[in-house]
Amino acid sequence: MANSPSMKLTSVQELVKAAPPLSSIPLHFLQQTRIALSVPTPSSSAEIPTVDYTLLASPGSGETELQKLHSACKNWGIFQFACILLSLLSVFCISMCFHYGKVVNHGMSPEVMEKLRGEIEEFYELPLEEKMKYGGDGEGYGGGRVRANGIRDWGDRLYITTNPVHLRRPNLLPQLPSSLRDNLETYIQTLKTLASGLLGSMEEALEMEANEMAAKMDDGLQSVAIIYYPPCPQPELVLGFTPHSDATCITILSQVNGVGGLQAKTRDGSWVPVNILPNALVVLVGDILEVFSNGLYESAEHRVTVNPDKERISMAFFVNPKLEAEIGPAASLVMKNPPCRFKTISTEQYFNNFFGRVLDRKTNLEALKIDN
Ligand SMILES: O=C(O)CCC(=O)C(=O)O
Ligand SMILES: [Fe+2]
Repeated sequence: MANSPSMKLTSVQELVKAAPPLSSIPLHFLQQTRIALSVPTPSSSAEIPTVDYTLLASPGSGETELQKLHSACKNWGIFQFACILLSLLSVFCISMCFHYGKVVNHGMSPEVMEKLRGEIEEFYELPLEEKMKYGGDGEGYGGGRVRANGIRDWGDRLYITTNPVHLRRPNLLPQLPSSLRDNLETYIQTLKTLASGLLGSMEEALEMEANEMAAKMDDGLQSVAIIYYPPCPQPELVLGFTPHSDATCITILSQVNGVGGLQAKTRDGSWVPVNILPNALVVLVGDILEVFSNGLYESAEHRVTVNPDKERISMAFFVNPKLEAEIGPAASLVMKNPPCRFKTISTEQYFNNFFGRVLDRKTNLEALKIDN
């Protein structure tokens, strides 16, 4: 059968491009319930919070913004990381057909972002044989990943380990078209610095002992996923990305071509759209940070819906501890606020376990929980 979940499907994009056009959605993409594409938001409080990085970094107003960061991580596990004033300005300027140069200054130049966007689009336009040069089961290029109940995601991705440098695969980053590779490298290095500052703020907000988390994260495992969600004629029947929390410490996400689709689950169990401000990054608390914080911060469950007409491209930067570090609740937090809620495990063992499981909601954390 052409659509068995056990069969390798290398690219959803190819499936959509094939002639004649799809007359129905292949069976193994079909979700068990219809997906609400535009979720009504009951009130403005259902919008995910925004943390202003300029304020977070400024000595005068840092305290209030630190509290905002703390409550966003506690109550949502997901927030937008933006300069609110500049984002509003950019909306205004775009609507006035006016080019506003340096819109957001999280260290990521809009020029690099714009070039990356073009280069990523070009990458996905390459013939399948070209993309397959980067093909691989875990790392590299591939699509239609099988999730819980054998249901496939409606999306392709290029997944690359970027740090530590000796773990980089010679057939991936070094072999990418040079302009894509160079801009991606700039992007990765900028986010690396941003992540380390943000983790420092989180450590402060959690009132952890200084460096307790940073020491584990220094030169840690990092990777990037560039994800392509093709349009789908019946988007309410499929998901671009199955509901899950990230196995990471934190994830920093950008919506490369401005097309929406990311939804986050609120603590009361409803899905809300993540309406990403222009040039904002989205930060997700991952499962490892939930463990480090002894459950004070909770990883956010999220999913991606697809669009009937437009492709969506996003880029996720995954930030993790180093392989030699142990993942477990910070001793300083357990001491102040017992009991200890999670077991301690090596990072290596944690990821071996994670990659041996099917990604499914927040099940990754179950094995680490201690029943008190
Ligand atoms: O495409 C997105 O917006 C989300 C991707 C995601 O959740 C992931 O890569 O873990
Ligand atoms: Fe995710």
